[in-house]
Amino acid sequence: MSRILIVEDEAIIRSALRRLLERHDHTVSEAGAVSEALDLDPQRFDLVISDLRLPGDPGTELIARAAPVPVLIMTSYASMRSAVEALKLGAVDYVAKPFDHDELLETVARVLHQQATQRAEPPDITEPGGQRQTMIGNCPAMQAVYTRIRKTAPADVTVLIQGESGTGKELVARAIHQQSKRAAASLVCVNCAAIPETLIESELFGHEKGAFTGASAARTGLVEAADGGTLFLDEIGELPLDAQARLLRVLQEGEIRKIGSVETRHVDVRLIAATHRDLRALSKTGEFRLDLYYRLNVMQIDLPPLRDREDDILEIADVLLDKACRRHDREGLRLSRAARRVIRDFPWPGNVRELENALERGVILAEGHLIHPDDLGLSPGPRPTPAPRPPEPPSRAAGPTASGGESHGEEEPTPDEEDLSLEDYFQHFVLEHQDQMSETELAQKLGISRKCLWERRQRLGIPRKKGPRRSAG
Ligand SMILES: Nc1ncnc2c1ncn2[C@@H]1O[C@H](COP(=O)(O)OP(=O)(O)OP(=O)(O)O)[C@@H](O)[C@H]1O
Repeated sequence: MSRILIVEDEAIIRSALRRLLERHDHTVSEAGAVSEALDLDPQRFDLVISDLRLPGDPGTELIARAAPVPVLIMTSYASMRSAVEALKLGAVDYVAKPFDHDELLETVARVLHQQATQRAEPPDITEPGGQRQTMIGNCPAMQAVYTRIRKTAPADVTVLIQGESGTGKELVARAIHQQSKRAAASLVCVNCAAIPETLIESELFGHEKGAFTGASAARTGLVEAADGGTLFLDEIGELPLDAQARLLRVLQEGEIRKIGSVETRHVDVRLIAATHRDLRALSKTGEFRLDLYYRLNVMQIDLPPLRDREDDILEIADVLLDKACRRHDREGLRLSRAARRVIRDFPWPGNVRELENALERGVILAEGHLIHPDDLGLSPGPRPTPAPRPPEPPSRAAGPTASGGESHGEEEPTPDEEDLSLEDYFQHFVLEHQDQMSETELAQKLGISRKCLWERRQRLGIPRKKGPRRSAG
């Protein structure tokens, strides 16, 4: 038996709902407005069912006031817009009025069950190679993510995923696509930071033959390739302004125009965008279009950094270790107690991806049945910046970023310190030349890919400065 608070200004609907719920053994209280509901202390209940439109404040006002008690919103305006708005504000779900009794009871039972077990199931995801994987972790923030995925996937709206590098943004995009009506069509994933800025427009939107030097044949863009399916644009904050304008047109009009073409073509694409940057802040400095930000941010999913998922870290480590052991035919390897401590306390700036890499190193380097801290090859915490040293040849900077990690002695230079000096060199080189060179030129000089340059910039906290960009076409 659960305690349910109904907030509805129409007395007939309120009493009908009361009778329905009481017949199913719930204890019901009633209120005709948000202010009356607050007088009854909504946090005493197991569930609040509230109409959206009420005299005075709207029902969504109760979401924060009742938390952690879930609020189920009723709306006679069964438009996706008001339902999506309510979900965005944190409503647990919505029901459209007039509601079907069975459907309402089913929703109430599901919400109450979910609340009682406090566990949202992590989604299963099929990787491009066909392997299946489940998102790992059950901390409250990840449970909120799983719930958001489940609710957002069928709604066919644009989604903005926010989170640091390596937190699982692509995994979430895949889960949404695979739980959506578009699951049978393609999911096209593009990392906007990994494509040279001079090419990004033609990659995304395609071009006609002769549209610019080197366009020897017409080409279909990735947006068109996703027609009927989903387009995942990772690191959308890196998209040049010209490309942002074209993307806005796709979202507003459902139309695409190739570079060098006067004709437009209709496309039906669901967009999922991801970023580790604050797009609203970027829009204040003119680096990101505010109108595009609003178009993208219909639903937002925030992924927590691994360091804030203390309860999850060791669980994730165990599952990833298991996988790495199988990949390297070293089943039975375990983490030593000290290694578990290091893993739990490390700040993981590269998040799950960095943990995955550290465990892989551990599996490869471990001598016996136990993986020790040194096998993980983790750099010690932040150190004071070493004195400037003569630059080394650029090709060295292309070397591995993670060390084999033999020992962390204080006196002897360690492989970590060797890496740090490469990173010093990298940082020095980038800061000195970034105003004169494009990202492509910088990457070429350093002997690394543009994606790798971008990743290192994020890791070292020297993101690319935005300036006027050249555009293709
Ligand atoms: N919750 C999770 N459970 C299992 N694996 C995860 C989880 N989160 C991330 N990973 C793994 O971590 C790696 C990085 O994930 P993903 O590429 O989705 O991150 P991202 O946020 O998109 O990173 P980037 O912004 O750098 O592209 C992948 O190998 C992914 O499988």
